[in-house]
Amino acid sequence: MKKVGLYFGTFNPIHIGHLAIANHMVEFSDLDEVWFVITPLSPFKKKQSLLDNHHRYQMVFEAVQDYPKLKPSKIEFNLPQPNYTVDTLVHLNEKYGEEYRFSLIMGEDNLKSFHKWKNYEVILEHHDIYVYPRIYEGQTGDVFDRHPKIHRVEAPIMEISSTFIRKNHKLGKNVRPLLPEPVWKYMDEMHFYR
Ligand SMILES: Nc1ncnc2c1ncn2[C@@H]1O[C@H](COP(=O)(O)OP(=O)(O)OP(=O)(O)O)[C@@H](O)[C@H]1O
Ligand SMILES: O=C(O)c1ccc[n+]([C@@H]2O[C@H](COP(=O)([O-])O)[C@@H](O)[C@H]2O)c1
Repeated sequence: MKKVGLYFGTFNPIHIGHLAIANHMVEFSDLDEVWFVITPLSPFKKKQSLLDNHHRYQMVFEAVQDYPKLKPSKIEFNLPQPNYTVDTLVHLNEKYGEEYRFSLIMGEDNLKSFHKWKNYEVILEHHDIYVYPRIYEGQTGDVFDRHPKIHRVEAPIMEISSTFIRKNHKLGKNVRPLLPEPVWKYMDEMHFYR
């Protein structure tokens, strides 16, 4: 059975930090593939300046086209919003459970608030979590530090954010090196975040 790491996010837009993490996971852990799950609406986020699902999907699609082990996923597009990860995992298991074993990929910062996710205990009961380092305030709880289902992967730290890209692109700053080239082209041609 293939091991798939699910990388959930709004990807508004996908940037080189996301791509470097996903690629690192697939090259340096036992995961066979990483799927970018484009979330229509994250439970903890506002819809403000959020591009349409299909545009965010298209940018992920273009970013990973030369990376055979990285795939975009629209699985959440037809699920109720906001999108709770536990519900998406049930859906994925029903659809692909015979073929793939699903794990989650998340940064240390997200692990810190993981206990606030809907039914996080259920997620941990059925899935492994691959955690990469991130700069953040505070500490993760001890429970998660030694949890047998939580695996740490020493991926590089890339402190770039989509918010920074959107904001500075709007101000006319050059943010091109922070985006995979086809994403930059698409974003520029479509006049996104202006
Ligand atoms: N530079 C980065 N390095 C590692 N992980 C990141 C980085 N930027 C975002 N992430 C993580 O990747 C996942 C997907 O990112 P998402 O698009 O939802 O957030 P974001 O880049 O922080 O966007 P925004 O700035 O719009 O809130 C999230 O779990 C987020 O914490
Ligand atoms: O299921 C939940 O309760 C839940 C709460 C917060 C975040 N998530 C997932 O984690 C992803 C990244 O979260 P965020 O807030 O860093 O964008 C988001 O796109 C969701 O898929 C999921």
